[in-house]
Amino acid sequence: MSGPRAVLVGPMGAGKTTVAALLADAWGVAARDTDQDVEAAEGRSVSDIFVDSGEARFRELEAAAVAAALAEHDGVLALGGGAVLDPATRERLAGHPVVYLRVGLADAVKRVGLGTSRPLLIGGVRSRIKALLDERAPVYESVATLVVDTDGRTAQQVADEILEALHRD
Ligand SMILES: Nc1ncnc2c1ncn2[C@@H]1O[C@H](COP(=O)(O)OP(=O)(O)O)[C@@H](O)[C@H]1O
Ligand SMILES: O=C(O)C1=C[C@@H](OP(=O)(O)O)[C@@H](O)[C@H](O)C1
Ligand SMILES: [Mg+2]
Repeated sequence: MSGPRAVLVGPMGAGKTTVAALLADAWGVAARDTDQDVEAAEGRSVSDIFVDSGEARFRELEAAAVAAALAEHDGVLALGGGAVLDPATRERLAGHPVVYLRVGLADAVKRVGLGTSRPLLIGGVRSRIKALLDERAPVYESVATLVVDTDGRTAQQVADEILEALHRD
C-alpha cells in the first residue's frame, strides 16, 4: 500500500512527534503531524480548538487530517494520541505500517510536564494520564503492526529500534 513509511500512534508523551522527526531525518523524508495539520488548517492551537469549539469538533478536524495525510503523505506520520479512538480512522490505518510507542505512567507524566498545550490534562495530569493509558492501550494494540517500549529510553534509541525493525533504505 502506498502512503506513509510509518505511522506513529500511542499516548501523549510517548514521543510520537519527536520520534517521527528522527525517523524522517534518517530516511531523508518529510515528517508530518496531524496536530500541526489541524492547527495550520484552523489557524489556532489545539488547546484553543478544545476550549472554543469542544473536543468533538477537534476530533472531526483530526479525523479529516489523518485521512488526508494517509492519502497524500509518503514520509513519516505522527498522529495525535486520541486519533485512533475514531473507528473510521482505525479502518483507514489497516494495511499501513503502524508503530505503537508504548509509555508507562511515570515517564508519560515526566514528559508532558505541566504545560497547557494538552487540554485533556488540565485539572490533574497524573490521574488523567492514568485513565487515558488504561482506556486506550487495547486500542493502540489493535491497530499496531509493531510495538516499541519507550520507558527509560531516549527518543533516538526508540527511533533506532524502529529503523531496525522496518529497515528500509
Ligand atoms: N524517549 C523519550 N525520552 C525522554 N523524553 C522524550 C522521549 N520522547 C520524547 N520525549 C520528550 O517528551 C515530550 C513529549 O514528546 P512528544 O514527541 O511531543 O510526544 P507525543 O507527540 O507522543 O505527545 C517532549 O518534550 C520530548 O522532547
Ligand atoms: O491524547 C489525546 O487525546 C490528545 C493528544 C494530543 O497529541 P499528542 O499525543 O501528540 O500529545 C493532541 O492531539 C490533543 O491534545 C489530544
Ligand atoms: Mg505529538
